[in-house]
Amino acid sequence: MTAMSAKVLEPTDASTHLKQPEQTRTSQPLPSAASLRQQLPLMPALATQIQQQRQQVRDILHGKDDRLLLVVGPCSIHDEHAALTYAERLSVLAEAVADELLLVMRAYVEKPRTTVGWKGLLYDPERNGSGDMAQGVQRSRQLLLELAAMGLPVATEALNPLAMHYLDDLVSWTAVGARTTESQIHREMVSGLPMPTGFKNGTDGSIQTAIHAMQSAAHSHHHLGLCADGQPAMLLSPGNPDTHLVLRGGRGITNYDAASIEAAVAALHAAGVNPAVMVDCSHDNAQKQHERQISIAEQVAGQRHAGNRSIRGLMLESFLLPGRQADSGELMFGCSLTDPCLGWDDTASLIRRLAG
Ligand SMILES: O=C[C@H](O)[C@H](O)COP(=O)(O)O
Ligand SMILES: C=C(OP(=O)(O)O)C(=O)O
Repeated sequence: MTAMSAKVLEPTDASTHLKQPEQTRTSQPLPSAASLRQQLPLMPALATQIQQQRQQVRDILHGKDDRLLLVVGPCSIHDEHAALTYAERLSVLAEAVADELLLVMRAYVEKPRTTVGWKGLLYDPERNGSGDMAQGVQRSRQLLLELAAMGLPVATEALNPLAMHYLDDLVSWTAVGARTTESQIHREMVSGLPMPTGFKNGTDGSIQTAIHAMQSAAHSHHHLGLCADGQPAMLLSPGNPDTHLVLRGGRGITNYDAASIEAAVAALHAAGVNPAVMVDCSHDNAQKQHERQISIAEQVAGQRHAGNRSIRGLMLESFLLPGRQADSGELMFGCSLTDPCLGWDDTASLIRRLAG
């Protein structure tokens, strides 16, 4: 031990440290998943619809349905009215292109942050730092129910396993994000989720991280969790056979070009997991320039037409208005507060071209 590090352990320094006022964590009980589901129930007809939509997603991912899966919608939801307005437009378009594309709406109520920032409707619905999560889980579930009632399959990011207890009956496809793909807790969660799930490559661009996640999530796991009534429980998951890779770029390097996708597909084959790939046209692939999503989507669709049928899906970040806005003053209706999005007109014409 050096003289300098020994000094840190001297009693006077330690007692000084102990004199600092201690910060205590506070807690506020939330409704259990069971009670929220009772308050906002999923009716049997909608449950059947969601099961059918999940099956359509599975069929695409396993090559039994030749359509392209398109996960499209806002980076984050901050205003239910804007989300529902977007959904009305998307559901009309979804019907028009249904022979070629299966549209699933991004309705992300949880946002992973690189450091700190607004974490989404579920965590802070009023965006004032109050973190009113009782309201957040209620509004999130209400919104996903309304979207399902419009006939749209819904996508979200499964960020906090506890949050998924409130929502997972309403979701047709989910993502584990680049910041959490390596987490054992998320892999355990996915092994028990009832819907197909995409694992993003890591923020460093590593696809191996996502492949390991697929292998882990395919297995059954004993893990810590909660019963629907909120009681801590040992859960036993069945394993999820419906996972796939999402290529989103990493560390400023893109991975949607033909060589990157071929390398990813070869790695999936080598690992013995489903060689289905979705390309996220946003995030590090678009390098925060939302318009780039258009040419990326067109280029990847071109690779598919040229014969790469392992490309089964695309993801677009899109809202009513293009770009993003700061969360201050009067907000523009339908403009992202997080990552920049394509506007509706560009989104609709891109989707029609992809279907053409
Ligand atoms: O998808 C949205 C963002 O890319 C992700 O939440 C990280 O955002 P941040 O880097 O602004 O925190
Ligand atoms: C946060 C997201 O993506 P990623 O995990 O790829 O950064 C997202 O899709 O909203």
